[in-house]
Amino acid sequence: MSRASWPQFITDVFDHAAPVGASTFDVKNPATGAVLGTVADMTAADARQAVADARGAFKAWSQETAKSRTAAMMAWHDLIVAHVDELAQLLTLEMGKPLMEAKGEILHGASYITWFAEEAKRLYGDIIPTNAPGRRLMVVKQPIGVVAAITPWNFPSAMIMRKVAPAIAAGCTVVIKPAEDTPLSAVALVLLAKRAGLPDDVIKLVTCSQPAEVAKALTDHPDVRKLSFTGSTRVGKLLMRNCANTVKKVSLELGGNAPFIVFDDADLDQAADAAMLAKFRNAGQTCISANRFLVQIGVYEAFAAKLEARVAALTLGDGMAPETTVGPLINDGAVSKVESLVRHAAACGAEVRTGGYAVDGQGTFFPPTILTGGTPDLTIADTEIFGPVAALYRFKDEDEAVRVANDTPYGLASYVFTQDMGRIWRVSEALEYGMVAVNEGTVSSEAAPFGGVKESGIGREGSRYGLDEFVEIKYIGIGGLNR
Ligand SMILES: O=CCCCC(=O)O
Repeated sequence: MSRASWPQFITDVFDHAAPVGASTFDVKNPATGAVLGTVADMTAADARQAVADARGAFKAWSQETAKSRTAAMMAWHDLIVAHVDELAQLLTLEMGKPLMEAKGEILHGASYITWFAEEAKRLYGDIIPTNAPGRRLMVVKQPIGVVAAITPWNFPSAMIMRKVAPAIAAGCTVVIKPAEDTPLSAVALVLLAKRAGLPDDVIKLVTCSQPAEVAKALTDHPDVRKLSFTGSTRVGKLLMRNCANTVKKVSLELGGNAPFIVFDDADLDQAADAAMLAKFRNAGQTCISANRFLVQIGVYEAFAAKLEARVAALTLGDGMAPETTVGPLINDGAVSKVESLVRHAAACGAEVRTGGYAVDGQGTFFPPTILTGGTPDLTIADTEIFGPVAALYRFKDEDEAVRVANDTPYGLASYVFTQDMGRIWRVSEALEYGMVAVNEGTVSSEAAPFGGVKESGIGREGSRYGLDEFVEIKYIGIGGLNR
């Protein structure tokens, strides 16, 4: 799409992204390497100013009635849905995923806004049965204050909505720092919030090319009372350490190493269809992507063949092309990392059934790949691949599957395929993961608590549990009522 033919809304986003006189940095299209446009390159000082502005807006916003916050959020939601096509184009242009997936991401993100707009009205407290005569014990839930939302490039739109919606529903104000690869989706969402009539400074945006400096300013700031971060475990640990200085509440959605376990009694077509979603959605660049396919010996070859047939039907290409089902990876570094994992696995004896090596030429393309014959001690089995590579491993029995699946410091999503109800319960309960998908290929929904255990994170997003992340519980005890 040439710049001249962009819809008016996309032109508006570019105008807002780089105000006249601002220092800027370039945003590139990973499918072509071309510069899409420029965005304001904000600094630590800008981040501190954004926090001050959000702090200034907090009192009025937190004192709005839930009904009025709900109405403002619904107006934002409706504008997002009205602009879904342009938002999806922008997302695909800056991030690379196929247009249909981008559209799905926008609508998925918007579902968190309606969910939390509705939940805002149900942020109930409690009356606790008294423990002494003449005394009453009450609990109220209060918004925590200014929230820093640090969001990733792989879901540049949905992760903003998933964090901002519960925060503002609870009465918090938010400073967003989007990933430097994908700031345009953030600019677009904040522009729509303004057009929807959300009060100034309730949502602030700090786009920047130096994420460490800005993230430090946000996590150092005493007026930021909560950090909500989605990204790598390495960065999550750094941010958590920094938050310790001012004892902030943190929600961390970090890395994963999802096992995808296929038992002998599974419906193999169902498992193979789900595998396509769990592995190849977003070119495998998802924290819940299946990372290790553990397949029981008796169905190993049959499952591999079904997967191979489905992979053969995928089309790698520019996400803007209607036939594309797998887009580019985010940048050159991602391609090198994925390729070196595959080369190492092949050198250790794994068979590359299809794909395997980076595509020469323009863009950052890596083909859908299947590896068989590997063992769980390979580097690729304990590294989050973040690319379209399905590595299959054999197991003998249920105990072995659970042991291998849990043999990782991560614990985000896991997938289990079996028809046996007893096994569904046993394995689901034994897996050390925050989420278990049984006989399906995704876990993400506004109605369900998304999050991990172990080094995959702390806290939950979505569902009624997601709202609790943005409130403080205050206990009020009233005594002397019998005098
Ligand atoms: O990569 C992690 C972001 C969450 C993606 C999802 O909700 O499916």
